[in-house]
Amino acid sequence: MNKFPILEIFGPTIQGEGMVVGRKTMFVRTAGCDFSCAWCDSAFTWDGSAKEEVRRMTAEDIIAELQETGGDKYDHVTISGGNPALLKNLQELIEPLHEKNIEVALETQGSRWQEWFLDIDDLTISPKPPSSKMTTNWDILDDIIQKQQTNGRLSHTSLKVVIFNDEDLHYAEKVHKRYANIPFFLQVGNDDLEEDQPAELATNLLTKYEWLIDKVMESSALNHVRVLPQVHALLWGNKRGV
Ligand SMILES: C[S@@+](CC[C@H](N)C(=O)[O-])C[C@H]1O[C@@H](n2cnc3c(N)ncnc32)[C@H](O)[C@@H]1O
Ligand SMILES: Nc1nc2[nH]cc(C(=O)O)c2c(=O)[nH]1
Ligand code: SF4
Ligand SMILES: [Mg+2]
Repeated sequence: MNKFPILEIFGPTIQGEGMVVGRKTMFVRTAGCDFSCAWCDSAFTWDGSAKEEVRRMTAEDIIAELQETGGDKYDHVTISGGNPALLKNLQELIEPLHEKNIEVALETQGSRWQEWFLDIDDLTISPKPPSSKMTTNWDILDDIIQKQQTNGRLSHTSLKVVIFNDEDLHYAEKVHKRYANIPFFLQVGNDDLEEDQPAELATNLLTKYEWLIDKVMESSALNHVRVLPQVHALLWGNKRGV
């Protein structure tokens, strides 16, 4: 059995972002990322600060811990990271979850594709705008979308771009135009990752949400879109494991 590097297993909570926002779900967070976004809210998955917390777990270990933590109070698991798409063989986790009638979602940035993407019920691809300081490999992104389409998986796929500024909005317009048939989400960027008072953060994020809504309302290139905050950040701030 393969072992996967795992940093967190938590829930049930709500999916705070994107295509299934509000959905009751468990989270499995993998360690390691091929990116290093300037504003990553989960930098502990790749910057070494939590490396002693990483556990190497088989799919069986992960499912046992989901069971211990969530009992029978969930039927949806979200795999995030880090970049879980770095891991080959995640079908070893997805298949037994499906056998238990548990749906599986994935959060990834669109820098890698794996065959097991075709088994994901809610696939969120989140290409990174200029403020992240990362560059988008359009050939790889095209290929991922193409594979999802060819295999009839577009109804299980969405795009989500985090927005911090006007340049990011321009990038979002470009992404939406390129993949016009994929459900498209714009997400408020959290630039206040050190704030430990949830109420302070919420006030700040709501101001940014209103700014983002105003901008999107003005853009004729962003009509068939949804604009969302990170609901979990509004409620619980920058806390881990929620
Ligand atoms: C931590 S990432 C992990 C999955 C994958 N590496 C990715 O980026 O899609 C999960 C989601 O959080 C978003 N995110 C990360 N930092 C953020 C921030 N400061 N504000 C808003 N969203 C953020 C990412 O864009 C991504 O959509
Ligand atoms: N509640 C909650 N919703 C989330 N949606 C995406 C998350 C992530 O870190 O990938 C996340 C998270 O960490 N918590
Ligand atoms: S791709 Fe995701 S996990 Fe990796 S650095 Fe960027 S936001 Fe963080
Ligand atoms: Mg998060």
